[in-house]
Amino acid sequence: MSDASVPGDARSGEARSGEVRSGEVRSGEVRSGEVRSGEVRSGEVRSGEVRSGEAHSGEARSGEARSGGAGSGEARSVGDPSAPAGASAGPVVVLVGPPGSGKSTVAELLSAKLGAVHRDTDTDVETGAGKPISDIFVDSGEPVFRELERAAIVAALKADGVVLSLGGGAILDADTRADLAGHTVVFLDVSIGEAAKRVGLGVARPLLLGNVRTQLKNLMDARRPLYAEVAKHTVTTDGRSPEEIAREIVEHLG
Ligand SMILES: Nc1ncnc2c1ncn2[C@@H]1O[C@H](COP(=O)(O)OP(=O)(O)OP(=O)(O)O)[C@@H](O)[C@H]1O
Ligand SMILES: O=C(O)C1=C[C@@H](O)[C@@H](O)[C@H](O)C1
Ligand SMILES: [Mg+2]
Repeated sequence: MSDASVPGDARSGEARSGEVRSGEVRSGEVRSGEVRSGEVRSGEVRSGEVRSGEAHSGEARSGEARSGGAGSGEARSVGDPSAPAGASAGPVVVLVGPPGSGKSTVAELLSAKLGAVHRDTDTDVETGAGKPISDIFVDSGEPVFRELERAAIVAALKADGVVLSLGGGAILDADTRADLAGHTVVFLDVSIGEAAKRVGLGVARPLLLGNVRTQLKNLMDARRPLYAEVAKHTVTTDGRSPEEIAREIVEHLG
């Protein structure tokens, strides 16, 4: 698995994203890859519960378990029984798919069915940054968001026994795709028309701003092979309720 401190490269002055360079300050918040609000530094999830690359799998500390949030990685009643004692099996299942495919919604239902904690990397990033993803995009740009997302994924993949939903673009990162190879990944597939209906105007999803259908089409054309590459199972979601979808995933998990 990759070292979660990698995003710190952006502070070396090389600004790998090409957007944030050492010495530049953007909108008063970003200097050389850092979000300067005092809340989060690029590559670190600073909710005070789980820091980048430091998910304490299997450790339960009072008051830290929060559905969908950083720190919710404690083992629950599920996990890989064949794993050696003390070993982390990571998430029970990881959901990937385009925006509007229902990853977060289905993961929440699924976690209830499995008696597991639901963890969502978009939520972890927002908790760490102390602001919505749409604000991170506006204030700091997509490359900074992707670094925060990558760090959140590295941490979440170490969390034992959780049901993990990823952001729609998580699979764009080659290291993330490689890390997912060892996990049970389910691709929630959705048509463009159905996804467009579900996300509405997409105000909370910065990449869908403008013509939502066109953005979704471009995004799905580019990403479909990547979702398929990491997935062990593909589940169609059009015309099906989140409950039906969650049930099918339980069957896949055997
Ligand atoms: N199977 C479904 N049928 C109808 N509506 C659904 C279904 N699944 C989810 N929705 C609705 O679609 C919207 C988007 O769902 P959700 O936020 O779970 O998607 P997501 O895949 O997590 O998106 P993102 O990638 O942006 O995080 C929500 O309003 C949700 O209630
Ligand atoms: O599809 C995407 O690239 C995104 C989807 C959301 O889940 C968020 O992770 C963010 O808005 C980016
Ligand atoms: Mg989601």
